[in-house]
Amino acid sequence: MRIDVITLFPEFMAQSAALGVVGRAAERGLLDLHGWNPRDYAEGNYRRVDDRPFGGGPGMVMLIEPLRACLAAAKAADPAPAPVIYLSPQGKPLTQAKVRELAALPRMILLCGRYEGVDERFLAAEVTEEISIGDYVLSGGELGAAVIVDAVTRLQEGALNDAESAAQDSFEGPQGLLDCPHFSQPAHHEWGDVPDVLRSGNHAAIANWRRQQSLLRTWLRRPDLLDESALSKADRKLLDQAKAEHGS
Ligand SMILES: NC(=O)c1ccc(NCc2ccccc2)nc1
Repeated sequence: MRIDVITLFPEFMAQSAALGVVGRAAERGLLDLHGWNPRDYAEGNYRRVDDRPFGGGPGMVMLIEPLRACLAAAKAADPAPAPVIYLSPQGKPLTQAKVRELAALPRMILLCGRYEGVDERFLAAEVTEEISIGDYVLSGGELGAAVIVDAVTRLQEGALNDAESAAQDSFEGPQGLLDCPHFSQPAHHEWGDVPDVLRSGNHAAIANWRRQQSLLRTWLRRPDLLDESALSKADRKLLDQAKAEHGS
């Protein structure tokens, strides 16, 4: 997958994509990441990329023309069509379902705003969709872009080996349940023992226990993610049993 990021801080994006799973995926050619700096496309002595907002008020607004030229250069660099995604607090909240949708694309262009944002006329003319990574304000869209780069890259075929499989992630699968608890060595510790079922070697019982824990944890922590009416009979039975044992 090719990802072009329009940002005043391309070095930030390069660093955030150099490590771990994303760095390895880039080395394997699963991710082709390019940074584009609007300042390189700004005219005049001062190469302005921002200016004061009409109507007054604090802060600055990113100007249309440097972004327009920068985006044109990014688009011209590869024939593959790509949505232009703007990271902003006004965007649609990012979900794993959206991540899966984006991960299936051949290419996308991420636009990172700074200051108070971007001239609305550029957004109206060039932006396909706005995405928010959460209900809070950051100094720039770059962290949101890094989140999207990470989330979609780890879903690329071959990015994760079996030990890191994304299949059991939280929010995976049609119900989007939270992940179950995980344990490793030692089996016995002053902070508690590993549940016996996980050491039983009974893979059906282990899968059952993990499913039940995911259902219970989702019900307790994120009931908004759980549509109990859409649960299978087996899942409903597991959840009812877990609720009873949970003494609630
Ligand atoms: N919650 C988010 O995803 C997010 C994205 C960007 C951002 N800051 C840059 C910016 C500020 C105002 C308008 C447009 C972009 N803060 C938070």
